[in-house]
Amino acid sequence: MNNKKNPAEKKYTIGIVGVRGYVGKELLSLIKGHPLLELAWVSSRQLKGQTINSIVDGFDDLVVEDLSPEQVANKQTSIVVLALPNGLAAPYVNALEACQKSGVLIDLSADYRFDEDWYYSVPELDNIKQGKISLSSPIKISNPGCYATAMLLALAPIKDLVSGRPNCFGISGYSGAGTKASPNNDVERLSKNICGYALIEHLHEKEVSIKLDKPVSFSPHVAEFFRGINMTIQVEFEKRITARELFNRFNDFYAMHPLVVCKEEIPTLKESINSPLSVIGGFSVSKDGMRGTIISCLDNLLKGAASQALQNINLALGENSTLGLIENNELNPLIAANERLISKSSIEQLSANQLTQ
Ligand SMILES: NC(=O)C1=CN([C@@H]2O[C@H](COP(=O)(O)OP(=O)(O)OC[C@H]3O[C@@H](n4cnc5c(N)ncnc54)[C@H](OP(=O)(O)O)[C@@H]3O)[C@@H](O)[C@H]2O)C=CC1
Ligand SMILES: CC(=O)N[C@@H](CCC(=O)OP(=O)(O)O)C(=O)O
Repeated sequence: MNNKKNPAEKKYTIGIVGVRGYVGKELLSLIKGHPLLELAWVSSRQLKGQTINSIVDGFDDLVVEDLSPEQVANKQTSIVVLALPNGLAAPYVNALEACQKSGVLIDLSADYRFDEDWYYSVPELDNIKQGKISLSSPIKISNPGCYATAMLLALAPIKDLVSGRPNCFGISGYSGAGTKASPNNDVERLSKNICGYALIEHLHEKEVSIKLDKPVSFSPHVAEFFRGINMTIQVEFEKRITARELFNRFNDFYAMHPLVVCKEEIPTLKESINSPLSVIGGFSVSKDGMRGTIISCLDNLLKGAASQALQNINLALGENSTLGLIENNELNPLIAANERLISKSSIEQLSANQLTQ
């Protein structure tokens, strides 16, 4: 079934639980720039009664509510986004399943990432088939974790070449730790500092090992900058490879995916933040051709959370995954200026059209 809507048609309604959070706020900005989404309601306990313009401009006088799971389900919204801390989604999911028979439910937390009833989707890797989702039955999407997205995008293209256990060293901005006070968002502690934590068996180590079907080692760190993840990944290869071959493999793998930029140079954090892009590069190989290092950068709040959620919502609605992201110049003027992205975007648009014809 093709659910595509003409932009002139009525929009899909969308509601957010957890709008006060860092990810909730990013979602608001993205929804504002999306041609098919209409914000219907938002929920936060602390912001209850305030107009949404106090968080992000441009939504008239929509007032923030503090909604129980049952009240959320009674709204009968096309798309419900849960942007709550881990461990809190179940009552909302249960209420929605009991009451709402159609639409899209997307959870940003880690609560359903290992649940086979849910789609787990990095859109460039695990495809919710474009244009194949029926809105007459609910679709449940568990959005991948931020570090996990950075690792998966950098390892999927070379999974068959890698021997042993890739070693992933990640540094995140402190927004990764959410708004609730913790050592990982304590700006005094982080000042002029880099702090390692959960150095073994972090949840995202498990997430990547399962989704990639290959064990990885992951050591997270947090630093004093607000947003962004730099993931440096070292791998050993089954057989000799050159840096050029490695780069070509990534470039070919993501040729149809405008939000993944592959470059030979070493990417830096600033190239990905405030944008829905993942930037992968560095592609360095040892003289014997048996070891390599790659760097994968993204914005934890966007490609690691909110813009990836929007990509998944787009796919569930039968739209091009980049709808409302590439056109949204406010997000990153670099995107508009990047001819390669624009041409990749038209390729993806073409293939999406072919799929839904
Ligand atoms: N930050 C990041 O980089 C990423 C986060 N995620 C995941 O996305 C989700 C949201 O993250 P983030 O925005 O950073 O989190 P925040 O801590 O910034 O925000 C959490 C939101 O949930 C609400 N909330 C907190 N406790 C409760 C509760 N007991 N009942 C109802 N609402 C509650 C808060 O609002 P209020 O207290 O006003 O109700 C707030 O709106 C998390 O699951 C996180 O793991 C995923 C990828 C990246
Ligand atoms: C700096 C920091 O504390 N980061 C968080 C990752 C946030 C996140 O994305 O976690 P989920 O996607 O699994 O919800 C952490 O390491 O737990």
